[in-house]
Amino acid sequence: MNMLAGEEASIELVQRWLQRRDSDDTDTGSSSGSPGARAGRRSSLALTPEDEPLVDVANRSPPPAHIPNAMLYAPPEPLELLCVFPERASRVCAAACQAVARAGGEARSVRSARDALDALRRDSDAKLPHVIIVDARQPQTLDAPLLARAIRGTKNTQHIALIAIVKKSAYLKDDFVVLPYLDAGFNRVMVETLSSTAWCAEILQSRAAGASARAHVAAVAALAAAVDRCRDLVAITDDQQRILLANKSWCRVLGWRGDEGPRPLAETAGGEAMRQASSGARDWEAPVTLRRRAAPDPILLPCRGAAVGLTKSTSHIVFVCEQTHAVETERGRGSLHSIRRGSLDVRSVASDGLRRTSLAKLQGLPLEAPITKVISLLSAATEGAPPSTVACIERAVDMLRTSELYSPQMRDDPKMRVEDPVATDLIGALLSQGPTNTLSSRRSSNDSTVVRSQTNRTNIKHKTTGQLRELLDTALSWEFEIFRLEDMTRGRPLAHLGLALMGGRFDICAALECDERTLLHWLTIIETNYHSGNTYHNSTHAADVLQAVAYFLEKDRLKSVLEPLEAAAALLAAAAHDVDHPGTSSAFLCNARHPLAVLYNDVSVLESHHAALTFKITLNDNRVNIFKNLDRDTYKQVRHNVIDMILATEMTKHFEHLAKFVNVFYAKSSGSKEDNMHTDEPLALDTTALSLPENVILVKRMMIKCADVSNASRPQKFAFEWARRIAEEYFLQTDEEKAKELPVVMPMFDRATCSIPRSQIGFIDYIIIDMMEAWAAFIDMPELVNHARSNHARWRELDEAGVSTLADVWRALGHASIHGALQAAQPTAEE
Ligand SMILES: Nc1ncnc2c1ncn2[C@@H]1O[C@@H]2COP(=O)(O)O[C@H]2[C@H]1O
Repeated sequence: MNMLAGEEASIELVQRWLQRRDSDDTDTGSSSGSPGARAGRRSSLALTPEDEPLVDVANRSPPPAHIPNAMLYAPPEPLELLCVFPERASRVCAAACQAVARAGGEARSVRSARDALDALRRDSDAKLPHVIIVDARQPQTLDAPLLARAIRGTKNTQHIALIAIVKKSAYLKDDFVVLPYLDAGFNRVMVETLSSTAWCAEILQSRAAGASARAHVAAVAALAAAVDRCRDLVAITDDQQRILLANKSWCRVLGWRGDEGPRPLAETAGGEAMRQASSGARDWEAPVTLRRRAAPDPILLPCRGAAVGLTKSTSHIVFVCEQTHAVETERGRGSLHSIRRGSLDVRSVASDGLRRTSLAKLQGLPLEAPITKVISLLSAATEGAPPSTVACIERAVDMLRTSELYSPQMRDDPKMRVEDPVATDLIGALLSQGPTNTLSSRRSSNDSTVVRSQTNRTNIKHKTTGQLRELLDTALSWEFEIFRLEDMTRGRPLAHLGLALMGGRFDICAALECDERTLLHWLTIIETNYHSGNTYHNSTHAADVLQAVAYFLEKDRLKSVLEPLEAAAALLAAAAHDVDHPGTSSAFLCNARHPLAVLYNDVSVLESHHAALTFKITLNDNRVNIFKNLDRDTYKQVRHNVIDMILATEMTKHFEHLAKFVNVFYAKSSGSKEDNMHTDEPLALDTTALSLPENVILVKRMMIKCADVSNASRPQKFAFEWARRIAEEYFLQTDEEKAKELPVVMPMFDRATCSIPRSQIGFIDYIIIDMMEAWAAFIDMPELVNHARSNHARWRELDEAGVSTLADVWRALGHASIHGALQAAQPTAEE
């Protein structure tokens, strides 16, 4: 059969590749005629794209066309037969079943295509039948070719022998009666018979052929697994050079999804290798250029190829592109091009050059930071310029020389001045890092541990029935009732929502190659490590941020940019981004000389802890380790993404992240882009920059940042409850600071006097609006800005009405508390 020939060819070509690698590693005779000589081969590669490559075009003998017998071992198994006969008491079916019983096997029968497929899907691989007989005599009752196609489309069915039963009259009438059946995936067509002897012979022969096919499939699977785990980029095409198989390294380096159907290799590859492959050469080595999805420059790699076929004609072509150190380094660092954009040094890609990184070599590299170039350009511009221009440029250069380019300084213009003391307190505290610099208010410091004890919540009973199920069905709505979920799950919303979104809608288990049980354990332990005693930074906040990220990921812009693994990393980062938050700020921990502040040198204390603890918890126990099946490179990539996103939630870097995002994705109109942020001119979105990986990182950071503070952009009833919760947490911190005689980070946040409306107006004015405008336009979600504006207007009304403290606010809203009002309006915990 065609399929079998294809499998044998694949085995043979992969096997050949493995043999070649072995001989390459041992063969050190580096004459140009020695195909395996690594040193000789490398030195023959082009040094620049313009240089003519010295290609090894030797047409060596074809690859061996056999599979070692040892690879084809198939353990003996009792015969299993499945009969698909619509007729209840078919005598033909009975004869076949009787024959199987005589041969010591077991037979089952079903009456419809649906039952047959159900049986196959239910069966474990070990229990799959060896032979399936399908009654094709009554096409109006059972469409046998359709069923055969469906069976062949089901996993692990290639080795099952499929037999179609036809009427004798039809068989004798038409020379080609068998063809449509063979095309549909049947292996044999048999004339109806009641002779169990004939059946016995037929079934045993079919089983024997199937056993051989099964052994071949297993061998191919083993070799495909080997290919998938190798570092080099491997692609196998058909004779028309359409890619049939691309290994993980190929997908990762070129930014492929991995589940893309056959596509022409020429869309991706070019260069001498492609010419060699088209020339009909059996075995060749030549450089190949490969285009990457999210990068403008192609990469140039050494490639070895082989044309394979069991007969003289070629059925498959193998391309093995060596993953050079430079490519690995580039991936590891995010982007080599960000340092050397536009000057891809082919030498470093195509040779082992960077493996010998001596200091002398490093000094010779054309490394120059962009800022150095900018300063040189500006300095050159002062020559011959009028004194006023020189003074301006020199001031600009002085500013550029500081390393704090993105540290915010309140603008001089009156519109940007934070005049309200509550807003000043809040924004100042959010944007500053390290211990509070108020010597006068530092009365004493205290080493006491502030991390409150955690409630031990384990054994999540994951029953999502009834109302809870209905609620989770709305998990992708921006009006999602997060507090209702909190009530229904008795304070464990994260695991439930996480499973519904990560396990259900986004199926991150597929991307992470883990099972749902491990994901559930992971969610449960992460949730357990949130402090339920915190009013704001608890697992409901984590669930809320997760929900926002999931909502954003559904937007077309993000769907087209992010790979499934990146989406998975974003969801994981959202769920874990505040794990073990003590309910007090980093500044508080620094002032208190908390062990975490000591550990992280007062820098990004909480975010570093959230990220580090996430991985500690995950790797500590195999039952929760959602990364355990990832290969080293994929794990590194996911880890990098998760850490980067968690660290991006640090508010001291708020303006840095926002400015970078706006600079990259919003086109210049009049004035600078940053100026545009503060004018009423509409921003002109420009997404061409998305082709660079370093810009996609900015998108991921903005996504989690916006999700983290999205509470102010939610409908009013949610926004107000979140405002209550964060204010309560700030008040508790102030209480604790006073009790411990520590510097008070936000003195205005005193329960008795603080104006909640003003704190929210300041928060929306200075943190939310600009960021949400930039993000809302990017993902096309205007409601983010609309809700923020309408909440702002409502807070303004309350402020103007003289409403100030928490108690005032809820009185003004007509409730004892917002949450109380929410609870009164909604059904509570699920029975
Ligand atoms: N509605 C809000 N009002 C005031 N501050 C907020 C609000 N929402 C979030 N924040 C602050 O923004 C911070 C974002 O990072 P964190 O979650 O660590 O801590 C958050 C709070 O300190």
